[in-house]
Amino acid sequence: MFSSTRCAFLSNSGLGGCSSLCDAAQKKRSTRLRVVSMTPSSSSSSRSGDRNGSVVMETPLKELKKESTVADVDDNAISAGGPQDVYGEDRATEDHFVTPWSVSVASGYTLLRDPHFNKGLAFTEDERDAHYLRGLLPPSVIPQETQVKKMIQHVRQYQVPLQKYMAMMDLQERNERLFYKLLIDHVEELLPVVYTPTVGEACQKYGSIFMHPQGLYISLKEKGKIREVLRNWPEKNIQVIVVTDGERILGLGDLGCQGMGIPVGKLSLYTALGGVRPSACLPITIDVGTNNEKLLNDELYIGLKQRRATGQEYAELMHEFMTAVKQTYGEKVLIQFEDFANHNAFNLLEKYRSTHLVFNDDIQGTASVVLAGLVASLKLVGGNLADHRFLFLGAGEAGTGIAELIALETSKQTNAPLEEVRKNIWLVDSKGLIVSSRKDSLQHFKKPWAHEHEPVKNLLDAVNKIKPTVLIGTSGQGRTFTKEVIEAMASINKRPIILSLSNPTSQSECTAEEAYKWSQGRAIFASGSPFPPVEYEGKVFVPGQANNAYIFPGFGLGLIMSGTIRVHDDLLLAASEALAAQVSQENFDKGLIYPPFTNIRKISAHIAANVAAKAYELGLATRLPQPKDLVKFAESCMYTPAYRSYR
Ligand SMILES: O=C([O-])CC(=O)C(=O)O
Ligand SMILES: [Mg+2]
Repeated sequence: MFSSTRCAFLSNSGLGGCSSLCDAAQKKRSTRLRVVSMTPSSSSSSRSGDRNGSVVMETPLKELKKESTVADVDDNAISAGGPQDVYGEDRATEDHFVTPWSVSVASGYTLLRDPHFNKGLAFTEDERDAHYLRGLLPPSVIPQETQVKKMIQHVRQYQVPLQKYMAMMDLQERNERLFYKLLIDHVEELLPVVYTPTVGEACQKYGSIFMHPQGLYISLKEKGKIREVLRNWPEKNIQVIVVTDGERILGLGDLGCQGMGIPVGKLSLYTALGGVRPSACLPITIDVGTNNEKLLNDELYIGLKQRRATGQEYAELMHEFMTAVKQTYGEKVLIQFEDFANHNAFNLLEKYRSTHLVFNDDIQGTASVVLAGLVASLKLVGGNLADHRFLFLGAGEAGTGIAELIALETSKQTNAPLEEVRKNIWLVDSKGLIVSSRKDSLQHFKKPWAHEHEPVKNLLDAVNKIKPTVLIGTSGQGRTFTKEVIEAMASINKRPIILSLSNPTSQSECTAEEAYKWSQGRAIFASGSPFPPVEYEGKVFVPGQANNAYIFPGFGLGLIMSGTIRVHDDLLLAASEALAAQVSQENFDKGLIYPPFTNIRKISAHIAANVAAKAYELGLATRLPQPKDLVKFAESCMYTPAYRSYR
């Protein structure tokens, strides 16, 4: 066995203002970062492999003597003082860091093909000399800003959203920093491309557009070997995992293994909107089969061609996964459950919330973002939460999750028992209004909402009977807020609040235009997927986007930067409060109950700070001492995609 060490020479920090606490952490980290094991690593199992598209090199020893090099250390050094240091401090055993293959330096041709380090034409003259790039690039040196201009034109030339999506994925695979710079600089324009709604279509067609494998696939074939699979992932300091089993992708149903687009998309938002460094993010799809007949009969389907495993077989695989994650990455890695079907989503959250740092975005993230919008909307409609009556269409993860968080906040505000305040919240499912006479046949998560009332068969009747001030769609069923339903809301309320949350756009309960038109311009409207502004009777209405993308990136950052070990409901309330506080008078004047995404990094820093502050207050945060200014600290932790200089 032999090894050698190389240094990463990075001069562009792009970050400043770290506290002394960070400096200490930085010193500790930099020692570790300077070491890059060359080859072979711990055992005879050393091999060549594919590392995010670039072949791991078997570098000859004499090559290693060269002084200048770009080593495989990602962003760690530049964001020293950030969350990764928190993570690095409490690693349980060094065993976590043994990789089964050799890690090598990148230079020349390989450097251009490594998305983590590639800068394309932005490599300077000196860098071209030092890193064997002469002749491999045309002579022009073009700065990152100009590359961004070129790329946005490139993406704009495509008319079809899926083509824009593919152009963005292609860029991510080629030049990661340019991808994030582009996404951050044009966030409003590109969010619908890399995320809802286009990501839904991408998942549906994943088999045919699939070019580079992204993320980690864990199928039933890997049962008993999940720790080994995790070790195959090239990055070791993982801080956030987004995992799906693909059974309920957005409102599109069971897309099996092709659901991978969702963890990939969510994690690119963790980086772009929340500043978590890309190498700390791990997208995972658990493949236990699919019940989607179309996919089972599709020769291009990329997943296991069998029907879904359920019961004990499913539970055992998930348990092995949850255990392996904790063993491999320690207990402060955040596991975000995404787009599981109702039956598994609630059970998994319940089972692991006291042993792991877990968060279900569809239940908790959506709840937090909607609560923020409702709190903000009170400025427009007046009253407190307790003065309002809520009616939901859809009683799954999102519906019951939102309902519970509204009840929790109302109960805190009024000191009334939870059971009492729940009575102001009503849910309609596919069988009609949820009422006490249906209690015996209801799934457990619906039971708290079975209030005393005569049976009501449909939404329109429920609106007329319950007379809600707020109507929330979480049904996954498009166009279910009909003209009659919205007109009924408008006849009951001066300013009806209508939230059409199902994704993607095709599943939205109504469009923005319908909401404004059918309420004669009086609705306060927001939707899960974005809608363009609407002109109605000479006035322009700008709909808000009530999407969990406002919450999870900042929420996750807050947990990571404070070393929080469990998610408590009060942390979700803290996130809502911070988001609602970011809505400005100017936004309200336009009828908006969410701030625009253009300021999302600032918003995320405030959410992270409020979440961390609450975690410290509850004794859940382990990073001590608590930083004095948590907003500044959050900002200092954020990844910036500016190119680094290589010496
Ligand atoms: O992905 C989104 O846009 C929101 C979400 O979590 C879902 O609809 O499942
Ligand atoms: Mg989701």
